[in-house]
Amino acid sequence: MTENNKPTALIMIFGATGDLAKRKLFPSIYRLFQKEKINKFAVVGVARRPLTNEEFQTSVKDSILTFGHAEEKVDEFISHFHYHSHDVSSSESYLQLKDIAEQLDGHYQLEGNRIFYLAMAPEFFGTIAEQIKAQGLSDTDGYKRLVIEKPFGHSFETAQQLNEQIRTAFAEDEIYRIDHYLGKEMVQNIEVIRFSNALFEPLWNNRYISNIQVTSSETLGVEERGRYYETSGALRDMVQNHLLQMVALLAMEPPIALTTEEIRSEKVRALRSLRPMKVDEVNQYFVRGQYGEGTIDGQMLPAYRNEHNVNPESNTETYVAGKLMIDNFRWAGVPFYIRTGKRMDVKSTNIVVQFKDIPMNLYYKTEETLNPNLLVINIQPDEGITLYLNVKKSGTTSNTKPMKLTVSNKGIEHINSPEAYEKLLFDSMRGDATNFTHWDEVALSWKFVDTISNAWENTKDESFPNYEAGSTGPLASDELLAEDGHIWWQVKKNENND
Ligand SMILES: NC(=O)C1=CN([C@@H]2O[C@H](COP(=O)(O)OP(=O)(O)OC[C@H]3O[C@@H](n4cnc5c(N)ncnc54)[C@H](OP(=O)(O)O)[C@@H]3O)[C@@H](O)[C@H]2O)C=CC1
Ligand SMILES: O=C1O[C@H](COP(=O)(O)O)[C@@H](O)[C@H](O)[C@H]1O
Repeated sequence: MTENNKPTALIMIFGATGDLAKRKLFPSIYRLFQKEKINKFAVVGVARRPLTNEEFQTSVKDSILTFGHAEEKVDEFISHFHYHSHDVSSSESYLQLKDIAEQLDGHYQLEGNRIFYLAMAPEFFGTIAEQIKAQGLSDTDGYKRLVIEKPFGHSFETAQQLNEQIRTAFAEDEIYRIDHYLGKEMVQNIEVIRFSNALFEPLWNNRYISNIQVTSSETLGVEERGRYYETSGALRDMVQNHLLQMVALLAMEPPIALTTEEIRSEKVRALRSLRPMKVDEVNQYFVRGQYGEGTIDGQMLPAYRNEHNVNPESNTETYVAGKLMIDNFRWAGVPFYIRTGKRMDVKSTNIVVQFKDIPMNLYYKTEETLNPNLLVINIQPDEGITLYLNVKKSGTTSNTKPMKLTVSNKGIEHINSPEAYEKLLFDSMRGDATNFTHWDEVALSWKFVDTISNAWENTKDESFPNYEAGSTGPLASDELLAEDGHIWWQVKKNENND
């Protein structure tokens, strides 16, 4: 940190001409600059194509104009950007990069602080980390941190190999594994909702909670990422990381302090309590789906098997629903249902906590529905919480009606929350690793997911495609909950506003 408490850093982005850099990283760094959270910084963009500094700066400006909200000082901002054409497998090129880093370090007074951001295909991650060390780029007086994108491996075994490679160059506390869901405002709010409200904290256990549902549905298909997605599927793409991270935050015990180590160790304990499955038990707990053709917003869309770079007989799942049991004292008997899918009817990420019915409800009438109390945490696109209660219908009867208490971030602050990447980049510059995943979490998540992928990769699902684009997913997903007497609660668009 500098005297004025603003972090300083030289940020080296490997993959600086790619999609992620343009859509997320440049606009996020710009917002940090615009909000005056950083002023002493420089960025070196690294990729193979030959570009001059000026051409690179123009592309950064374009990306801010296209994906961000450029307001002021854009030209001053882009003057901090430099480019180095570099093939990550060429050792010599790292020596040139080292010279550039040293020059920029002196020019911008960056105190030797370096962030190496790997925004490239994962097969390069290990090599880059090793070369950074071997060519002396990480020999610096300041801090050195490796920010690494997903996917972190393809299985426990490959993740472990990758981890060993990067650990030759960086210590665990220098590695920032990105899970952008952990940068989302309402995901960060889970702990606050749980641990700062007398209303919820005492009820957060199997005595009062019936089940918890975590949904992340997208209307997008696989877009241009067919090649990657074919090897990943929804299980590796979304469940192994984002969904299990949300489950860990919902299930963990209260940490003894809000420090990175204490929170992580509670998340790890929650992940360790996940009931393991045998391969032949997977279908009792998990269902998979693949979208066929269908319509969203009046537009006819192709089936997954007809997408670009997808095998016409693909067995890859674009939808997963599952029941997780957490075998510990707090959660014994409470299912955590998770689901995620592409080409669904709505874009929505939310958590529904369904409370148990009270033992005897005086207002229960067979001809009327008395809803359970629900706490809905809306993560996106709306941000906020909604509590579903039952109240008296106006008039002389004692009949009830459901009522919603809603708190919406937009409503309160009149602004959109900072983008996840903006927060995570800032955290990495400040050295706060709380919202990044520790190796122990990654390892446990992969071990859990590997059993499912082993079961699925060995058996072709003959029902594929089993849901239409623009629908709520396969029937089997509803049946999974129906077996337990539950239903998926559908969170409507604009839940907070109606
Ligand atoms: N895009 C997204 O929304 C998301 C991406 N991610 C992850 O971020 C990472 C990057 O994804 P994305 O930006 O989409 O990928 P892209 O394919 O768009 O970009 C890849 C980048 O790597 C560079 N590159 C490729 N080969 C080499 C090489 N041998 N040496 C140097 N540079 C090279 C490319 O530039 P050039 O061709 O000039 O060399 C380009 O800048 C991946 O790990 C992905 O999983 C994670 C979440 C979301
Ligand atoms: O990591 C990923 O996340 C996105 C969904 O992110 P969101 O912030 O829009 O919910 C998903 O589309 C992508 O396939 C996956 O790699």
